[in-house]
Amino acid sequence: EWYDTFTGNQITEARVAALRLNNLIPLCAVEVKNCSLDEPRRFDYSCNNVHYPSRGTVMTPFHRLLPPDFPMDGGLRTTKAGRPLPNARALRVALVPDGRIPNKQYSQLLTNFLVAITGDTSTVHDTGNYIGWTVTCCMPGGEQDPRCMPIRVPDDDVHLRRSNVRCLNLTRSITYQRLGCIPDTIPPERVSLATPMLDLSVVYGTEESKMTSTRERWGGRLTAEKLKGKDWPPGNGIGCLQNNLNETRCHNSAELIVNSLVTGNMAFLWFFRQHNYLAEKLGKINPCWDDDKLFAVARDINIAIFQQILYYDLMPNVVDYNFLVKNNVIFSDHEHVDDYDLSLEPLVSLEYTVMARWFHTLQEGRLNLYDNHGKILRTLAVVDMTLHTGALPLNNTLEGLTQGSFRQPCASTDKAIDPDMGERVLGRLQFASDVMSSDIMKARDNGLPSYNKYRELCNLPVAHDFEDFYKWLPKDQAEAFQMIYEDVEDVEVMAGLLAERPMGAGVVGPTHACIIADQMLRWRRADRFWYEHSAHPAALTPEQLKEIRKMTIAKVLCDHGDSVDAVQPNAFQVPRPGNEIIPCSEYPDMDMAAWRDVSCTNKRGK
Ligand code: HEM
Repeated sequence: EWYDTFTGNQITEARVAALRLNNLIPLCAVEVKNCSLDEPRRFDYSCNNVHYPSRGTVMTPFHRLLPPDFPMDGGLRTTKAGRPLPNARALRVALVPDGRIPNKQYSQLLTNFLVAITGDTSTVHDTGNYIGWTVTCCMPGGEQDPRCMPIRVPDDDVHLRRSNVRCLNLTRSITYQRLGCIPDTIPPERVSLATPMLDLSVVYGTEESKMTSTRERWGGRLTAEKLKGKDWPPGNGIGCLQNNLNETRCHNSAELIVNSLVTGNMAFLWFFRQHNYLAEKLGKINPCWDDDKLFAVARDINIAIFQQILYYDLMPNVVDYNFLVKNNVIFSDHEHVDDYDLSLEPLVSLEYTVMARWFHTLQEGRLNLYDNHGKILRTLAVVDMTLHTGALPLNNTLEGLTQGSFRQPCASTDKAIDPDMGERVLGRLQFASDVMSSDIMKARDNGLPSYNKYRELCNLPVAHDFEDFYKWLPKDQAEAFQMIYEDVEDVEVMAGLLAERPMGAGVVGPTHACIIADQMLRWRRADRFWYEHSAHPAALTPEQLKEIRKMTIAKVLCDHGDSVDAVQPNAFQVPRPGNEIIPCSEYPDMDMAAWRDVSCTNKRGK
């Protein structure tokens, strides 16, 4: 049976034949196998949610929390009066000027793991588009090209006025309409190439065939090479465009996205290694298990640890803990959480993905490399490390960056963006590039409605006039809105997020917290195989769940980080009194006996 990727409706053989003729499979249509509730795990993503068999596959649409706000002509959102919204670069510089202010509380690791979520649930093809394929957006005629939305740099730009840069490259998102899957009468809907659930698809791939290609085929392992005693994926991958001549390594893993941002690259390596570590331990206690069984269970445990760390270790630093508990996103006890909802589609909201770009304000541009005693050895620019995996194994770079990830603060939320992120985020790949101006533009490109509309959705007070903003936003931000926008309904959601004060003990404000909590609920409730659910064939037993709950990012760093012998318990926060660096020997191991298969002992005994 064939289904339309965007609508999820079943389609006829004739339509399939027409799509096949135009090479539009699997972009527009997916073939769905019969799934059963007895399916023990999620190798085939389309079996994640049997209720929506066509969704949850590689080519998944995003879902929207609010209907899109687009003009009829397919252009970008306009003001209430029908005029273009303010210039994105001018808006960015007014709201978030370039600046370097270290965060007092959070470490780089916080940003590394937020990137890891993005890598797992989103794709970078839209950026690849203007770097690699549609490179003419800043050339004459570019502005009129429907594939383009270049950002004009005002002549009085505070940073670029002395340069001759007057345009920053940017393309519009690739949509199902552009691919020819759905008619233009439906508002543009962006394509994603990632699996939507938190399933470590960066380690295991987005399709079963990719996963199969990464397996070593013995001991349940992923194919690995040993470097300085640690596992690495094969180093003959492609696309590490910023590698220098002597730097040849590029991960050849299931998804080449792992080579992109260095911060995500490190998180990928730790979970890649953890798979083989788990497979080996399982093999020792269950010698009768074959390669397939070892692989499947190691993968389940690895994903469970990833989900546990994101929900209970990372997110309470990002979103106020009390808010998360109050909204049943996380729980203060440690039982199974049985809230799988068959009627929820396993999808990521477009709002979550676009708003996750707000975290760019937290990104520190200078990565300090430390030794194990906390001495800074040297510094690298994060933007020069993108697609630059070859540098990691040389000159103790990975060791130094790993130490830096938990010792160095990330950037402060104090309304500034690191100059490298704001002026040359794509390193050598573009002459000038400003990630936050792109973030503002992409929210327009994806038709996100106004800040007010999202406040309403989140049951927060809405602004009836500009005076209202002074009640919830810092005075200078409310003033900036009044100067920049004509009407309160024109104020964009990205601008609102940039202006909001953090809520409670988290880093994000109330609107952002609401969008993240909504997505976290969907990630759990729409995922049949979620580690806390007890009603699927490969569910964790209470004893196994107890072991998973012991895991923290500190323990993962100790086990799989390069040269880590000590780390603070909350590694998402910088070391300080009450969160001192302690030896790795103080972190308990998971007791793998919880996975002992008595049938192996019986077989041996016979
Ligand atoms: C704080 C950690 C970070 C988070 C949470 C984050 C998150 C995101 C998200 C969610 C997107 C949009 C993905 C999509 O639409 O599918 C994005 C885009 C992007 N990010 Fe980040 N990112 C982070 C750090 C970085 C760093 C360190 C760099 C560069 C060194 C970077 C460069 C970019 C670029 C160039 C884009 C695409 C811009 C565009 O073409 O529109 N990000 N990021």
